[in-house]
Amino acid sequence: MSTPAYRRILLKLSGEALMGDDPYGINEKVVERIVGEIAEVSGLGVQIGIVIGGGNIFRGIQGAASGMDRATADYIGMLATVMNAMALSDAFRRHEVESRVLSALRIEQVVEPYIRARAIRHLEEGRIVIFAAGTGNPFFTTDTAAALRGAEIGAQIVLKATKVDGVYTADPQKDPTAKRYHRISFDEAIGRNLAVMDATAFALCRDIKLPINVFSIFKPGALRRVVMGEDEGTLVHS
Ligand SMILES: Nc1ncnc2c1ncn2[C@@H]1O[C@H](COP(=O)(O)OP(=O)(O)O)[C@@H](O)[C@H]1O
Ligand SMILES: O=c1ccn([C@@H]2O[C@H](COP(=O)(O)OP(=O)(O)O)[C@@H](O)[C@H]2O)c(=O)[nH]1
Repeated sequence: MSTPAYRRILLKLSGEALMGDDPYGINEKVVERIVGEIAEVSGLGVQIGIVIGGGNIFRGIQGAASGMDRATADYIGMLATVMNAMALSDAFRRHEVESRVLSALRIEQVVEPYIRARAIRHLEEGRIVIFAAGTGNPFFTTDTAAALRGAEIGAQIVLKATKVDGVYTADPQKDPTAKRYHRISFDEAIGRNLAVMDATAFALCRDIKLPINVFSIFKPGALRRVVMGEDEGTLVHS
């Protein structure tokens, strides 16, 4: 039997992935399916850290656009990721998979605070670690949190699970003629301003030579294929 290509991964799940076709919030059926796929990969012995977004509930930039103070709006966005993290962790519990939520913002009655050594310990024990509240700082995104936590836990790759099945020459949701890259270097992705991931996240991953694989969370089996080192989505490399 073939073995996974990675021992430890950082999976970035966009908040919108949890919403499915709903206009807002958390769709239980979609969460069930995603959790089932992650549990399967965990069962292969892969250590999994997850950074969860919050865009299905609140985005700081939208709050700021309607007149809210940007930093305040971003803290609301970070709290939205905590809600998603708790929903995800509970779905893992229903699958009898152990997980822990570690939050970059301290809300200790609700979830554990993020402590790097503790995160690594949980991973070594085979628990899935869900990193909540992004980086804990306004003006950042959960993509950057994924790059940061990926680096901190020594992940071999960041897997960005999103609505599109890779990095395209332009936003495929706006330009139907856009073509998908099979592989692309960080320099090219940054130079061409490809907005699939924010520039801060790309730059951090480039500097520390942490590759990213962008793939569709809506394609059943895609996560497992990426983890097995099969050709899936787009690899962004140094
Ligand atoms: N060059 C590109 N290649 C692929 N996707 C892109 C590109 N430019 C913009 N996008 C958009 O980036 C989104 C992926 O980022 P994600 O963080 O999951 O979404 P959001 O930023 O809306 O939360 C895709 O849904 C896609 O529409
Ligand atoms: O380090 C961080 C991570 C997130 N956010 C806020 O949390 C919101 C939700 O995160 P994001 O938009 O990255 O979620 P996703 O697009 O993955 O659903 C963002 O809009 C920001 O307002 C933040 O301020 N700092």
